[in-house]
Amino acid sequence: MRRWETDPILTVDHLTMRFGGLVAVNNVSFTVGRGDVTALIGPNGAGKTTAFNCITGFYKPTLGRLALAHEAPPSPAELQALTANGQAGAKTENGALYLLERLPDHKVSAQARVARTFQNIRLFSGMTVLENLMVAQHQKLIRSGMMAPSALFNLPSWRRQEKEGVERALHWLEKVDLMARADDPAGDLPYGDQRRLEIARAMCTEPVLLCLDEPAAGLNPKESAALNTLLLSIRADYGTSVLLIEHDMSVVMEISDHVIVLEYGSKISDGTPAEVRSDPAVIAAYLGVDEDAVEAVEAEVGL
Ligand SMILES: Nc1ncnc2c1ncn2[C@@H]1O[C@H](COP(=O)(O)OP(=O)(O)OP(=O)(O)O)[C@@H](O)[C@H]1O
Repeated sequence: MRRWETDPILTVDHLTMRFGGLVAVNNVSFTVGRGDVTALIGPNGAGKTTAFNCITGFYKPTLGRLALAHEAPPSPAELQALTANGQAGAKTENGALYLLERLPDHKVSAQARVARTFQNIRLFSGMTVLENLMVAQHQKLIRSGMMAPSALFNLPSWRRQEKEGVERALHWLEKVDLMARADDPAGDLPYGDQRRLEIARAMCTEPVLLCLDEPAAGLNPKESAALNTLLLSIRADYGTSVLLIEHDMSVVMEISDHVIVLEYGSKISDGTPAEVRSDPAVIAAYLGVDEDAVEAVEAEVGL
């Protein structure tokens, strides 16, 4: 089932990002299936992080549309109407629809509910593991108006939200197997544990789309296997859509439903892991040889 064709949560159209004269992402279009694990791969400098930064609101794209549909895809007419009216979001027949390129980055996370982790870990290292998960939820409280001065006087409601926040944090601590370290400073955790804590922190904000920038980087094989299990559980148990940049092909091929390949800022392949793995353009990009040469060798060996 190709959910990215039948039920996309994110539709990227003609995404282009220029830095001065350099075109880091060049007219790239793809979709992310609802509930899928989607991997964005490609050689160094291919434009993966730049595309990611556009989706998560860190960069405003030079050109392109990034449509995120919370419940189900909008009709073409609804998408067209939102594009034309200049607003950043709308309620459609099928639920909330956002154009991410029009939202400031804090609204991409708080309203559109797109969460991310970074290539370099960005935890509050002096805070405890549990505190890191609580801080992450403040944005959620802001979204619900619970940080407004008037709400602070509405103690029962405030206490209920606070209690739910603690319960959610404990739930994720359990999920990432860090309950025993709840009161330790996050900076004291081994690297692999910090990576899982970052994912737990992102999940505490209850995202519809979780974006992970090289989650397996620097992990040993055991930690990498634990990460795969965690990501598969996020997909199966919470239905959260996951978009990840990853260089580790064992992670990509094992857990992805859909793989998109970039090279020199352009999309060169898009399909299931099996389709992408056998695509001559991808083999050429990774081996650094010309596509015709790969096809010739494949013909010779009968592939
Ligand atoms: N802020 C920036 N200003 C100028 N050029 C940039 C900026 N960010 C990225 N680039 C350039 O854009 C191109 C794409 O970079 P990007 O980091 O998106 O690639 P990548 O596929 O994520 O690479 P890697 O796998 O090495 O992280 C590179 O040539 C990079 O030097």
